[in-house]
Amino acid sequence: MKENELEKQYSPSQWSHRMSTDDVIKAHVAALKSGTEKARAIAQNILDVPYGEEDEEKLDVYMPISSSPDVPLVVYIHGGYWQFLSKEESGFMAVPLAQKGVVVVAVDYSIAPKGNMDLMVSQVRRSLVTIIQQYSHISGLYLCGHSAGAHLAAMVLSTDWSEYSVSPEIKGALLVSGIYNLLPILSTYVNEPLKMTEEVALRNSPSRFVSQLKASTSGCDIIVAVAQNDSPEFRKQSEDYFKSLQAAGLNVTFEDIPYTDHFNIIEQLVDENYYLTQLLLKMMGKS
Ligand SMILES: N[C@@H](CC(=O)c1ccccc1NC=O)C(=O)O
Repeated sequence: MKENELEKQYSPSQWSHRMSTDDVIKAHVAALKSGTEKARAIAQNILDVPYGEEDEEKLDVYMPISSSPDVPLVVYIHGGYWQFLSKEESGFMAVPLAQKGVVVVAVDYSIAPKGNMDLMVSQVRRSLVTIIQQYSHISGLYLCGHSAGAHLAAMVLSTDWSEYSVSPEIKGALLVSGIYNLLPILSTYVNEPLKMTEEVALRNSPSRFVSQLKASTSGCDIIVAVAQNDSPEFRKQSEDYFKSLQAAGLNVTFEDIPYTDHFNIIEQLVDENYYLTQLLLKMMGKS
């Protein structure tokens, strides 16, 4: 593919059918931010819980409003090309989930240029260790990630936990519009702040760790979701990853979400009636 075509394929904002490039990003940040503010107003929350020493090694916990003996916990890993957004815009899915008796944890990590790919992957892995140590009474641990966050979630699923003090049992994962092979972005603008070498991209590509994922999380339900109006290259990333998980015999489904683009495919998780919210609730036995 020509250089400029590849740049376009990896520019999600150029593929929205709803708004201009600038407007769709502005609207995205505004939607995530207002959803997070709403979640903070309705759910009891514990903000800035540290999981490490770095400033960004913190997470926000949104507690359920309704109490029940069966309390699943979902960890949300935000997107933004490993260089935008933070946990301050990442609590929105607690709006419907807190009502349904689910704990939502929004994880922060050190985005580029401060952080690099190896650090971000290590951070999200360590955040899970802290979460299961502090919330050992939960009924099930689930992961959800969007875009770059779906990449990080897939890297968490592919962790060799023998190098850690505990081994989290992840029951399910919702991977939304992710990137699972980092090689194609090496030559694009996305890599400017990341400064990945080929070696770094290889060791952080979930597409190369499917057998590790199978060894670590064989019983996990995985949903690979992609937007109808994601770019062809983004759609191919999800299709290829889904196919290799399926070929490895994993419990995986593919969801092509109609009438969505790279941004509103995740924004709508603020709504209880949205298809992906319902799928996530069903996965957690809460629908
Ligand atoms: N250059 C990217 C920017 C981008 O992906 C983005 C920017 C701000 C917040 C989130 C983003 N992406 C996905 O979560 C684009 O074309 O959309």
